[in-house]
Amino acid sequence: MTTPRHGRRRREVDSFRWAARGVRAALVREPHLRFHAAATVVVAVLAALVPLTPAERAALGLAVGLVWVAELVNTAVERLVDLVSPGFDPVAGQVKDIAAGAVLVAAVVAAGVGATVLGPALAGWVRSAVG
Ligand SMILES: Nc1ncnc2c1ncn2[C@@H]1O[C@H](COP(=O)(O)OP(=O)(O)OP(=O)(O)O)[C@@H](O)[C@H]1O
Repeated sequence: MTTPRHGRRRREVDSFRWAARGVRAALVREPHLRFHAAATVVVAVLAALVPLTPAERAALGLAVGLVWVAELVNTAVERLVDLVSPGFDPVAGQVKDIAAGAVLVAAVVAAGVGATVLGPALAGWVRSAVG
């Protein structure tokens, strides 16, 4: 028997599946996203190796997540623009440029957070490993 509660849970599971399918589709389509996936693994490994405070780990996680969100939204915008405006249109071009600008801003912020948090920690880790 399907109760209203079961129905709601089923819809939540379906929504999660569709969202995961969206991430997979973007990963297949976008080389940039695959680069971010590789960068995420590198950052996760580095963050596991060097001593960091919980706040520093949170900052790194937020920075990585920001880039993923920006890249996924940018991919969705590109797809939508291609759908509604397959021909050349200056506004369509501007929409894509602005969405790409969001990725650029997120990537610059993430690079800054990564250098600030991981730079000194990695330098200290290398010094203690060498000396
Ligand atoms: N329909 C269009 N009309 C006008 N200019 C466009 C249009 N589509 C793309 N452009 C311009 O070309 C640039 C690159 O577009 P493109 O669709 O190749 O984006 P991309 O970020 O390289 O996407 P992809 O990851 O699919 O290669 C856009 O940022 C925009 O300036």
